Amino acid sequence: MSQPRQDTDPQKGTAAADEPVIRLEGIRKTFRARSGPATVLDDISLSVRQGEIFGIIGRSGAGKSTLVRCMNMLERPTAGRVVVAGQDMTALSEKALRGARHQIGMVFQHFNLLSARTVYDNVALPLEIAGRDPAHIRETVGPLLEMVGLGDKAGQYPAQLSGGQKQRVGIARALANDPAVLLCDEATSALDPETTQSILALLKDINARLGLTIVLITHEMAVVKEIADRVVVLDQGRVVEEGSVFDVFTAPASAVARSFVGDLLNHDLPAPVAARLVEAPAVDEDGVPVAEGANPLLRITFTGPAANRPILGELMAEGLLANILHGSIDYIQGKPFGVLTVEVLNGAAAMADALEYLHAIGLKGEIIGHVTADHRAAA
Ligand SMILES: Nc1ncnc2c1ncn2[C@@H]1O[C@H](COP(=O)(O)OP(=O)(O)OP(=O)(O)O)[C@@H](O)[C@H]1O
Repeated sequence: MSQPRQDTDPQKGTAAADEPVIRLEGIRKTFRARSGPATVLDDISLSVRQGEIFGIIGRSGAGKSTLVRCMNMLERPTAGRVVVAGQDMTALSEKALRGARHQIGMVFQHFNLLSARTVYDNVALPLEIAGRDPAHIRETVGPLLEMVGLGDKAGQYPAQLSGGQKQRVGIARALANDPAVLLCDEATSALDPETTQSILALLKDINARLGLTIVLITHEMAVVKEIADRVVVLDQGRVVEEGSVFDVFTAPASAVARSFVGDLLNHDLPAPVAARLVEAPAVDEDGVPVAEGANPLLRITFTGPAANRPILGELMAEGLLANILHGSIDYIQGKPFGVLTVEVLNGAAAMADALEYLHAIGLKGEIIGHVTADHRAAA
């Protein structure tokens, strides 16, 4: 397959360097249902940039599959424009669309391989359909199979392969016509966690090596977190949130995004700590309890440049006496994001100083509740 893309194919659009690979403008899709028209996609606009891995996440029924089918025009939007590699797909005839779809490689959840064809012949199929000559097919299929790690499986049949190997064939097949973008529709949803990791690593490697733009449609935030650069959150046919994966993870703005993130980063208090929670005692103007026998729980959220500081040591040096109750740290797009929950043992003034210190260095500190001072009493 070719490496840096040259748009010499007359079927290909002539996208400017800064033109998004996919641009959706005001996409609406309405189906006629028995109960009346049902709007499944409602005014969706988004841009997928050249070379990025772009995640589209939503719960079941949010409209993801319909959106993918609109991207490759297997489903015609009721309104709006779909522009792929500079070409307005919505303006093309069915015949012209068949050629234009070579710009879009598709990877499916259930692989969709032909069982009577060998691995080699499955990957060759789109090239045969595109009318490529046998020499071109030979020169393309071999290196693609090498790239996906199946160089030794060319003569095998799908039934002889594991799920992960089948998906590697699906990926090689999707790349055969040298597309401008790879659309992966729940590409790892039928795979076990370990195989999912290896397929995601392959996609990331292809993205890095070929600069190929990838769109991932998924209901799994872990997939987005693992390899995507940006993400949109889809709910009931609308985009409810869009941003860098780091921003959406660390500061989700919508309820849907919060629930996805919550599923993944479990910052809930462990049960033994939760059992010590008491009704909020009276607090002063700094939010510090004035009641005897209850200590505040301070939650520190680490993001941004200050996330790498030895913060607990610094707070201790400032006079805080704290007992660590729970903590977790994760890395998203290579950047740390952590949450630490401590019980403050030495009273109001120390607590207020700690909050002020955190604020001054740009870290979030908040009192999230109060616990009985003596946990043996609560046991
Ligand atoms: N051809 C159709 N006719 C009528 N309604 C449809 C059609 N295709 C999809 N829908 C409806 O559109 C909504 C979105 O479906 P879609 O399959 O796009 O969601 P999804 O996010 O991909 O869900 P899942 O992850 O479960 O596949 C659903 O309520 C579905 O019933």
